[in-house]
Amino acid sequence: MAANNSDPILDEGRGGGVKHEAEEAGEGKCGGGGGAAATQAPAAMLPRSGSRPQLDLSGAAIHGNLEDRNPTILLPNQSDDISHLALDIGGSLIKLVYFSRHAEHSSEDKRKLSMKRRLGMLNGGRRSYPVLGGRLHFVKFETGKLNECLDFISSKQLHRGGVDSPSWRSGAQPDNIVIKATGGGAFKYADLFKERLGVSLEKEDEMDCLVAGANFLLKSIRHEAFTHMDGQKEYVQIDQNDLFPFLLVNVGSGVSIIKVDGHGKFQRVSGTNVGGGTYWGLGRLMTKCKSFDELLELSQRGDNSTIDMLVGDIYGGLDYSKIGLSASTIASSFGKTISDDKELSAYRPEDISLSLLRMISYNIGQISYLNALRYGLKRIFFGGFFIRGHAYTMDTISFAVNFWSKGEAKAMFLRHEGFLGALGAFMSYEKHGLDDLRIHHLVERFPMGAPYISWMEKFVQKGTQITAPVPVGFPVTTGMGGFERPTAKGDILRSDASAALNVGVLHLVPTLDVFPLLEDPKMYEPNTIDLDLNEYKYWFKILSDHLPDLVDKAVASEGGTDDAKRRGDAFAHAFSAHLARLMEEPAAYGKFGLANLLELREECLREFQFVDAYVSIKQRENEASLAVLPDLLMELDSMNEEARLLALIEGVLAANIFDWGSRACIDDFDMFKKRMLADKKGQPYKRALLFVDNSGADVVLGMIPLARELLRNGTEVVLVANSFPALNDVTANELPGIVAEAAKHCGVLRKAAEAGGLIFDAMAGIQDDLKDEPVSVPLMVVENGCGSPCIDFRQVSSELAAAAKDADLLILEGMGRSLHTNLNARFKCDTLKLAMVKNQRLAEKLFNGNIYDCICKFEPVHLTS
Ligand SMILES: Nc1ncnc2c1ncn2[C@@H]1O[C@H](COP(=O)(O)OP(=O)(O)OP(=O)(O)O)[C@@H](O)[C@H]1O
Ligand SMILES: CC(C)(CO)[C@@H](O)C(=O)NCCC(=O)O
Ligand SMILES: [Mn+2]
Repeated sequence: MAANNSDPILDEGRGGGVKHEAEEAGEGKCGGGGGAAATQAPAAMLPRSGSRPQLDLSGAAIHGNLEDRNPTILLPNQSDDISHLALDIGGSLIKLVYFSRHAEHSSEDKRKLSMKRRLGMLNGGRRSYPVLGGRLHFVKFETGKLNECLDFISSKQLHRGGVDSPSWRSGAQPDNIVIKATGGGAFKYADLFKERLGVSLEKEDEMDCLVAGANFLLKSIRHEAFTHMDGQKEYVQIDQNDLFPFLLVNVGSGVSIIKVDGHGKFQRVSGTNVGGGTYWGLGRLMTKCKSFDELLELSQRGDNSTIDMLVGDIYGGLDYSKIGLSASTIASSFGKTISDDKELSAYRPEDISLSLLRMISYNIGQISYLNALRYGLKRIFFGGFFIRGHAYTMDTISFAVNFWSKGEAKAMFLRHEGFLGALGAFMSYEKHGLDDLRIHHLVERFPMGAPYISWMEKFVQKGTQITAPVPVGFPVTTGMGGFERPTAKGDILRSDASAALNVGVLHLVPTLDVFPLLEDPKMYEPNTIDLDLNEYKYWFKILSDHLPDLVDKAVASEGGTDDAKRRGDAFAHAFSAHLARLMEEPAAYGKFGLANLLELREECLREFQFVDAYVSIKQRENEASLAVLPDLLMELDSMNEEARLLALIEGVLAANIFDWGSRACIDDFDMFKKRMLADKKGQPYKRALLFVDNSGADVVLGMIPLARELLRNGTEVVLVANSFPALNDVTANELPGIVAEAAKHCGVLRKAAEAGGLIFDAMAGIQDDLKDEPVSVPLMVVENGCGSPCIDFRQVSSELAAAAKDADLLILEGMGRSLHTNLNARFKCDTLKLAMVKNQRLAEKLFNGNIYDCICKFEPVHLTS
């Protein structure tokens, strides 16, 4: 039986039911060869229809080199060969935004070229994308430590990045480099930059930059803005057509208040000199704190009632209810200190810090509200590093805005809070095409590796040790009314290292597109289940439990060298740190679903240069499955059409979902059969997109035979596979080889693969007897643009988007793509979702079912609308 062989993470690795568990034992000792027999394990556990050939993989051995990997995949995170840099040098902090272009992706191999030609994507060789693919990084330094910043720039040669890139900085000579800079320091330190780095700073207006940065973020980043009330963070979906006008309040050292009416249309309507510099400056003088974070952290243990004069202090414990003031309302910040005859040293630094923080935050909230009122604005976005993602600060500002506006105005915060100006300066480079970027061109990732690690290694001397943002306790939220007299001081303050994790690296991928067959892209949500804290706990455990095994595999895949071990260690640290961070605050990285979580892990692996942790396992499974394919095809061909279709679907699901006890949670097989067989005569599907999942039995004995059946019916088939490795998922680069092998056993596949450009001359002459067969419909392979076990249809490869245009059938296979994501997704054409639920919890949650139940969900288009 063709097993929908298990995914080592998405499946519950229990009771020997999952191959990779069993496989582990054999792997290290016998070089990975002997363990493959375990692939049979899930099938053995399952009731099965005896009609399918059994997988006997016991004789399978690895051919080729363990080290072999697909040469055409280049990491998206590899070399930084072109950089671009912009600065915002403020009174307190220097903010850097820099761009690194990765080396050209996988070379245009034959498959890709032929696919592009077929899909009409080669428009005379002209570049169809105005924007270069690459990554945007965000880094900050204290202005007082300008030298560190200069070292960083020079160590990464960020200022020279343009030399290799004529399109980005035409004619720039090394001694004539111009870097965009904003903030007061662009004026103050221009000479120093010239002296130390030989670059000229081109000054951009600070307010222009703040507005450009805010507009860009609100337009292009999906989960950028959020509200923060009573300790609750909620992301706000911004309607692009209803963004302006708004009030932008940038809380840096000082505060600028700007009314924004459109792109480049704004007015600085007010400001206040009581800002972040005031809190840090006064706080430092009064508490002897050595850093801003130390001061902020102190506030969390403070009690401001020892410092602030409350209404009750004045009114003998009574409310002044006539004007709506309760006894616990602060009547006068720091007012209590006048009545005591005490020295500064008699007050607790904790209390001082909290009073100060509250006073300044509240004041900023109140002034902002008054300005919003002045112009009739309902939305106020707060940026600047004073906010620092700190719960108490945000709650206090929100409280002030909410209280004074009686709920009319809303305070919102930005994840890239302090980087507005620097981003704006970055955007001011002409002709870089950033304006053309759409939301689906940007993928945010949260690495802890380069450049972060290398930066730490170089300058902080921490070696490979990563400061993990491990939570130190449970978050305490600020309760309603807490502002009158705060009892809880807000969230745990995270180390700067982990706070830096809040903002990921923005990958600019101009080749991504929205999948054109999504019924309603605006309403589409890939994740089936919201990750609340309970879900996080569950996944945290699964992913943590699996981590040592994954690290072993990853290290082995790189030859087990010392370097690989070091990287494996670093990967484990980094990924654990991310998990801990998310456990502490599930919304830390924006709205984060399981798809994002799994992607994060893959991205972490790539960040530490693990190209493909499962490469040898995948090869082994493919070879073993290909060995039994001929028998399977023969058996299938001996069946009648109806039995064959059933066997094929069963093969994909790896279970007899109809009469062997394993229940079908959703069973639309009959409907699908009717469409395929009864309705077929008049109208077979024109083109089917088959989204494949795992290597081995899954693709070889499940999806390829199904593809073959469709081809036979005259349906063009496009196999859609991952662009980058993720666990044991088959990739688009591996598929043509697998199809070519399978085609050796089958004329239908061979003709179709030839027609689809998957098989070239190398295969010619193997089966001359096919010459007389009619020209086949093509079998093609496209990459999906992802490197994750799940798929987000808002961001797929342009190749897939092009292939989708003529498709009238989608088949999504496997847990990641059809259960964890897209179970509820609606498409503009008939869709078949096939998956075995290899996770008890999910089976219960989604279907009230059991582990190893199956779904066969057919959604014909006329029924879905
Ligand atoms: N690590 C830090 N060191 C110093 N200040 C910090 C730090 N983290 C947060 N802050 C706070 O952020 C403020 C600076 O914010 P931001 O970088 O947005 O302003 P700036 O650009 O330096 O100032 P301005 O725009 O007024 O010139 C500081 O005054 C302080 O309140
Ligand atoms: C002077 C700037 C613009 C420098 O970033 C900022 O610190 C600020 O807006 N300060 C407040 C000045 C005022 O409007 O009173
Ligand atoms: Mn600033």
